[in-house]
Amino acid sequence: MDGAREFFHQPLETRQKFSNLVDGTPRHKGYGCLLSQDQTIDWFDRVHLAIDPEDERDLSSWPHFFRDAMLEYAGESKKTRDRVLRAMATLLELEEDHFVSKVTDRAITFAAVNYYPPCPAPDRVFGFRPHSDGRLITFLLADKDIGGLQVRKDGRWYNVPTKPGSLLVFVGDSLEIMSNGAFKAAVHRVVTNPVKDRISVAMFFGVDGDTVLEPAPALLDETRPARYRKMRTKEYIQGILEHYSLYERMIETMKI
Ligand SMILES: O=C(O)CCC(=O)C(=O)O
Ligand SMILES: [Fe+2]
Repeated sequence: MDGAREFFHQPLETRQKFSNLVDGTPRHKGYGCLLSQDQTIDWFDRVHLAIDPEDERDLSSWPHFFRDAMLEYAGESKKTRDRVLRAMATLLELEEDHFVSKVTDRAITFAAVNYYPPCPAPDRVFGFRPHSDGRLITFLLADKDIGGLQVRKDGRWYNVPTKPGSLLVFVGDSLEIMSNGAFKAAVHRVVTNPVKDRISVAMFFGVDGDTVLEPAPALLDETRPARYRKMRTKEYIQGILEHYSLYERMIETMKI
């Protein structure tokens, strides 16, 4: 967290040394937001880091302000990911390794280090607009003492309390589909703060791009039909980006 804050307090010139632009085109790696032309901007700044697959991890492009801490955190959090996925499979009476076995060595893990500067018009702009994360699960570390994260339940928004040292786990769209809706992806947003800046670190754990997202066959029978159609992860994630700029959710298009 401290390293992340130090990075975002650097002059733009320093931050841009880690830019996500290659020949002027933003990639899903590096410093800077992915903006399509018709997209309105959320009030935040971010760095994306590709963690897995390992051959796509390019440590030399990671800001040195938090490189070592992030690498250690990524390794530890993957162990926790597997424990959480096993517990979730057990809850559904699936084989314990049902979800973990989908996380192959080509599975995608990436981290986002988010920075929300103080915002002069907090009632007019989101830090991060309402969305659910697309992958299996997300671990979120949020800045201590600074609220702003909210989750939606039954159409109402609730503040997520910030507790030092706590790890927040979000279910993502991929796990909602694979669990046939038994687990629901958490819709969340960040509201801006007029005075304080805020940091968060999100670790997104997914399957690999070629894996077909579909409800686990063991959860289906005549009385419990599939509630989501199938789609390759790659296409699903592309669909999320397109729907996101329109303030829509891709998962709604998957429901049968
Ligand atoms: O900053 C936060 O608390 C949430 C960030 C988030 O939702 C995301 O990176 O997907
Ligand atoms: Fe999110």
